[in-house]
Amino acid sequence: MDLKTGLNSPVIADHLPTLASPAAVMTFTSPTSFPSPGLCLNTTKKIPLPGKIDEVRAAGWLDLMMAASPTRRRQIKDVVNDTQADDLDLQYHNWMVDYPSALTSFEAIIDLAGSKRLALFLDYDGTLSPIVDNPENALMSDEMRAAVRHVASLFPTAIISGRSRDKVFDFVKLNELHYAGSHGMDIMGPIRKTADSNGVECIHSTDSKGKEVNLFQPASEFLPMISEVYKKLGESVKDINGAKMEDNKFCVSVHYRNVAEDDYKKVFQRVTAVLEDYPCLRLTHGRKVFEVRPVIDWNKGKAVEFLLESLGLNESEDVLPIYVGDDRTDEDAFRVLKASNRGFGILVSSIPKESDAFYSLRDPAEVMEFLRKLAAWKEQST
Ligand SMILES: O=P(O)(O)OC[C@H]1O[C@H](O[C@H]2O[C@H](CO)[C@@H](O)[C@H](O)[C@H]2O)[C@H](O)[C@@H](O)[C@@H]1O
Repeated sequence: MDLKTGLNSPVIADHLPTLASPAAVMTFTSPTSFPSPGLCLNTTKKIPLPGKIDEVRAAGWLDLMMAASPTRRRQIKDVVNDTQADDLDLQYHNWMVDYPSALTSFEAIIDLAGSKRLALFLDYDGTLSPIVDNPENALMSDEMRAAVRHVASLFPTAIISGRSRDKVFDFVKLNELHYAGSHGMDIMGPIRKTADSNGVECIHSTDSKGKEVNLFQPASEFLPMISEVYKKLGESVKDINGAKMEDNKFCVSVHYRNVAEDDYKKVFQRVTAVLEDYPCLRLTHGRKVFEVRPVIDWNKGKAVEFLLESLGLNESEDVLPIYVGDDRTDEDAFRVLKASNRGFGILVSSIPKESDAFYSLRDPAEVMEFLRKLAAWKEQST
């Protein structure tokens, strides 16, 4: 069933997802099928050289760079007049017909949940913390931490971030959750026999509390290459004012949020020039950030499937997974839930965006309200 078919009102319960059997959900790829870095180095696939860059393709990237992560609604209002602001409001409200607010649709969501067990998957930046200029300052508020702790005490909850797992844990500081860093390429989850017997290689380890856990790192072979490319990229953009590197362990971020627009093209050219020598790595684009990562068949969607399996929630039709995220990489997770017709995504956005999510929330403040409502509903219904 197309979840959007016929949807014309933010609050009509008839248009909620119909959930199918979860049997087909668990299809994550074993790491044994991933290309090894050595194999990739022998391929002939090349990213165009700077100077020889296909102008159309470069222009496409530049458009993306300009459009990425428009500033928050309040800031938009600072630079447009009242009529334009009204137009933006109208566009947003029209868009919400297709992506109803998870707050105004809350009753419909809990009707759908019924007696099912909820499983929550949360992105970090732009979802649990507001987007800020300096990535080091993307702190989570104490109120948000309390809301996340509360839901995590009631539902299995995981954070799936593009950041390194350690860094996202440093921000969140909650032991009650499961963490997947580097866009799902670094997962710390509970020990599950089935995960091992499915041929997925996990390392047994202990968490900061000494509890036994499984570490799943499908891109571990790429670590030397990632650290090499991190240094090269750092060298290549060091003279560009405002460009900032971030080491996310199995991926690298090149931030351009604080770069002058006139220099965007330079950032793009420098990054693609370095990547020309690394056909095993691919470039994706987030909110004013380039993300460089291994070409392996793994993403946040696969991480959701993996965690559902690890948490023992995959075999049950009685589970409703909800994924909340704001960025392009979260779309992989939205798509997995949509395709399995099992749960749904909630897109966090204050501007209209095409998405595979089913619902929307405007910003992290609304995410917090949603989490609080979920916790209150669960407590009062048990
Ligand atoms: O999957 P996520 O947890 O959303 O991580 C994606 C990227 O998030 C961070 O960058 C974004 O947030 C920064 C802080 O608000 C902001 O300065 C930056 O412009 C955004 O792109 C993180 O710093 C990146 O490494 C992640 O790839």
